[in-house]
Amino acid sequence: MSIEEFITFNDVVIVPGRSPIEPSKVNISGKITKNITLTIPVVSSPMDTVTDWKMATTLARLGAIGIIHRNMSKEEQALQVSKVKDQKPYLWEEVQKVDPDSKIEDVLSKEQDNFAVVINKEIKAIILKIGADYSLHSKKIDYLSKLLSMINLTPTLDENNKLRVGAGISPFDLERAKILDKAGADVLVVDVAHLHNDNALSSLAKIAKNVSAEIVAGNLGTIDGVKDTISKVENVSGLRMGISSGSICLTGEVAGASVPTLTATINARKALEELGLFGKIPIIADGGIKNAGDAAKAIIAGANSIMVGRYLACTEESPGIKIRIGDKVYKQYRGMASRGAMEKRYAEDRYSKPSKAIEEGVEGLVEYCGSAINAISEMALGLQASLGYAGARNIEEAWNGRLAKITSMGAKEVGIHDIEV
Ligand SMILES: NC(=O)c1ccc[n+]([C@@H]2O[C@H](COP(=O)([O-])OP(=O)(O)OC[C@H]3O[C@@H](n4cnc5c(N)ncnc54)[C@H](O)[C@@H]3O)[C@@H](O)[C@H]2O)c1
Repeated sequence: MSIEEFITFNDVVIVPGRSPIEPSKVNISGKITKNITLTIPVVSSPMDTVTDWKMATTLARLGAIGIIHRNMSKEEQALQVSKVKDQKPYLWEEVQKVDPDSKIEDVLSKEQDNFAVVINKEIKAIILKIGADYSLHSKKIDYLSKLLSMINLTPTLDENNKLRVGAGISPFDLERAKILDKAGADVLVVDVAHLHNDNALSSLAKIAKNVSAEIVAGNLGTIDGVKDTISKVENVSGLRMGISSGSICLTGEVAGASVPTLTATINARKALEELGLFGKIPIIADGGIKNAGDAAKAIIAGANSIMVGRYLACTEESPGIKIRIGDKVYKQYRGMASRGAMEKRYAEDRYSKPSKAIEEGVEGLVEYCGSAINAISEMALGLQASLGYAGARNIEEAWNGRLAKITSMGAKEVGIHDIEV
C-alpha cells in the first residue's frame, strides 16, 4: 500500500500574488448553498454551545448565517427557526441611535445596551454594551467602532426579506427534517461525523426528496465520499468538508481517522472538478479554522464559505454557559460527540440512538471574547486582507490563488517569536 499525505492549515502559507485593488475593496461574499449567498462567508456550526436562535439572528443580520443545533426536540428546534424568522432583519433596528458628536462616557452611561452612531442616515459604527460584562467589552469599543465602520452590513435575507437560518439534522430523522422545513429553515445541514456510510446516504436521499429546503451534506473528507454523495442524493446543494480538525474533536485520536479540513476541501474540489461541478455546488470548509488566515487558505483551496465552532463559542451570543473564575470570564464549549452533548441528545430526542460506543469529543471552557459582531467583523476584515495578499478581488479569483507548503521550522518563524507579549 502507499501512504497518502494530508495537509493542514499549519502546513501551508498563502503565496502573495499581484493585487489589482486595495484590501478594503475585496468582495468576500460566498455561498453556503447553490441559492444562498452570504456577504460574509461564515457559517456557525450546529453545536449546542455555538448556535441557537440568538447566534443565528446576529449572524444573519451581519450577512453570515447560523445553523441551529439539534440537541433539542424537533419541535423546539423548529420554534427556534421561526424565532429567527420573526426578528427584525437589520442590526440598527435594535439599537438606539446616537449623535456622532456625543461623548463616549455619556453614551455608555445610558441604560440601553447597543448604540449606533449614525451619520447622514448611514450607520458608521455600532457600540455594544454587553450585559454585566460591559467593562470587559468597553476596552474594545474604539476598535469595534472602526471595524464596523468599514463593513457594509447586508443581512442574509430570504425572498420575503426575513433573516435566513439553517438547522442541523441527522440523515436518519425524516420527521425532524420535515418539521424544520415547514418552519421555514432555508438550509438543512447534515450533522454526522461520517456521512459516507451506505445507510446514512440512502436515508438522506429520502429526506432530500421530501423537503424544499436546500441540503448541505456532510461531513465528508474524500473524493469518493463526495462522488458517492452526489450520485446517491439528489440535489445536494452544498458539501460540508472536514473530519476531525475541530478543537474539541477526538475522532483523530480515539478512532484514528481524520481528513483535515484543508485536505478535505481540496478533495471536494477535485471531485467536483472531475464531475464538472466545481463552482456550482458550494464547498463549506468545516473544522479547525482559528482565524481569517486559515479561512483564506480554505477558500484558496476551493471553499465558498467556512464553518466555525470555537471561533464563535467564546462570544456573548453563543448558548454556552458563562463562568467566572478569578478575574477571567469563560464560556462552556463542547464537542457534539462529547459525553455531555450525547447524553443530552439521547435524553431530548428519543429517535436519536447511539451508533457506536466511543466518545469523540471533549468538554471545556474558552475565554469569553465579547460580541459575535466583533468576531465576525475581525474575520471579514482579515479575509479581505488575506485575499488581497493572494491577489484576488473575490472568492472566485481566490480559487486561482496559490498555497505553498512550509517546513515545521518555517511555520515557527512565520508565527510571533522572540518577544514577550
Ligand atoms: N466533523 C467532525 O469531524 C466530527 C467528528 C465526530 C463527531 N462529530 C459530530 O458529533 C456528533 C455525533 O456524530 P456521529 O456521526 O458520531 O453520530 P452518530 O453516532 O449518531 O452517527 C451517525 C451516523 O453516521 C454514520 N457514522 C458515524 N460514525 C461512523 C463510523 N465510525 N463508521 C461508520 N459509520 C459512521 C453512521 O451511519 C451513523 O449511524 C455530530 O453532531 C457530528 O457532527 C463531528
